[in-house]
Amino acid sequence: MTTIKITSRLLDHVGSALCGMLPFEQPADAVLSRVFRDHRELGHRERGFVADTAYGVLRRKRYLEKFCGADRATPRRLLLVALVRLAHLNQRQLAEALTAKELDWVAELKALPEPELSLAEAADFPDWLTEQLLAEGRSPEEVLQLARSLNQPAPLDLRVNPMKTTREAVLERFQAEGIEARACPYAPLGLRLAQRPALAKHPLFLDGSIEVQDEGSQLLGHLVAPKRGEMVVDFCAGAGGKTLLLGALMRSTGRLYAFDVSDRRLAKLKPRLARSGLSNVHTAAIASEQDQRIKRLAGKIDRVLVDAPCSGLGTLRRNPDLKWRQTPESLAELTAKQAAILAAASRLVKVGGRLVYATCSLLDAENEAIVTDFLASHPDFVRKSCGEILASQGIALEMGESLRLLPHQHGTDGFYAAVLERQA
Ligand SMILES: C[S@@+](CC[C@H](N)C(=O)[O-])C[C@H]1O[C@@H](n2cnc3c(N)ncnc32)[C@H](O)[C@@H]1O
Repeated sequence: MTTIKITSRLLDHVGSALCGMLPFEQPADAVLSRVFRDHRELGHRERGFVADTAYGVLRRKRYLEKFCGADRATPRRLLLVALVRLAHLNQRQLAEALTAKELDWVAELKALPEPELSLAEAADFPDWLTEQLLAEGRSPEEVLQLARSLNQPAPLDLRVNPMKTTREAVLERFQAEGIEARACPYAPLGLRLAQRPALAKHPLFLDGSIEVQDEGSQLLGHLVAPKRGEMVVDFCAGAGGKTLLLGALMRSTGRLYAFDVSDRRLAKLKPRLARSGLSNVHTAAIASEQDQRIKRLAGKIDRVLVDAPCSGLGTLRRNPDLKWRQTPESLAELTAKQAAILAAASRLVKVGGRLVYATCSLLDAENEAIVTDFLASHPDFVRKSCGEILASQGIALEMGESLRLLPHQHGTDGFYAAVLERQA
């Protein structure tokens, strides 16, 4: 955590963020946006502290609960434990922010030994998720390694828009402005920043030269690898992170359909498209994967990306609340949806065309199992090697048939992708 002066007002803001987040009824980032909207007086560093501290509690909730006592894990108590046991703040640093009684508890907390933890508690995962990962063949050590990497904050990755500028030009400009950045190790258009500067009003952001996008997400676009003049479908386009990359790789030629069932998400793509300089994108809200519009395009599309709705467990560095919001029931619903969307999207692909199935999940149930089942019932599709497709674009990433990105190995969010080609 930061060296910012801890005041009671600042802790109250973290407390109200946690009160909104901990029932897990709404996404944590939506709660945080509301707190910031209601308190426009908060500066960039203060916002950073509130966000980091509240997310820190979500990341390590099970560990922190161990210090609170049964049924006494209130947002305020979890926060205090986090300040003492995770941020290692002492009574003097907290003196102005806490009551006398709380300061006494701080002294007690400091003195407590490390608690005994089960595997799920040490991983700070719910029990069902730990069991699922073990059942899918991961060892307890792997589960812990995965958990540790997912329980860290993510760096800020950007993607340069090749329609507007080059990575070198952006790096040079950032250097001149004192923004520390370097090229991402794999993604040819990616930049990784050392800090989290406020970029929303930066001229390069406003003129569409840069977008925020995790390096892993960028690599999925390079698996689709659309060419100039092609017909391409981004089946689950959402707010269009990948649409923008695909459109740029097509140099704004051909036709790129951005479908989604969520009007609200597609609406977020509109201003991004306006900034991007792309004119080949056609957005359409579809009623479901069986929409009539999709049927009309059957067999006509060169490349289809299915960036499927998923548990999002690969993005826990950015969305730590997801591990507490998902359940075995929501997983079962998602896998049924994923299979249905992949089957429907596959009908669009023309002979010789490419279908990319991707998720930001770490669970085999949402990844390999979906692809294996699909291939069993669609003998006209064959797998293509992700490693080879990336290598052919000069992206040196040791990968086999499927793409499996993991934070502790690749420094990206967790992603999975399989590339399928229609043979007949
Ligand atoms: C992983 S997100 C997509 C993120 C997006 N591709 C990006 O890069 O920003 C999955 C999307 O699938 C959409 N979705 C859910 N069910 C769908 C369906 N039946 N057909 C198409 N899209 C669907 C969700 O609304 C959500 O926006």
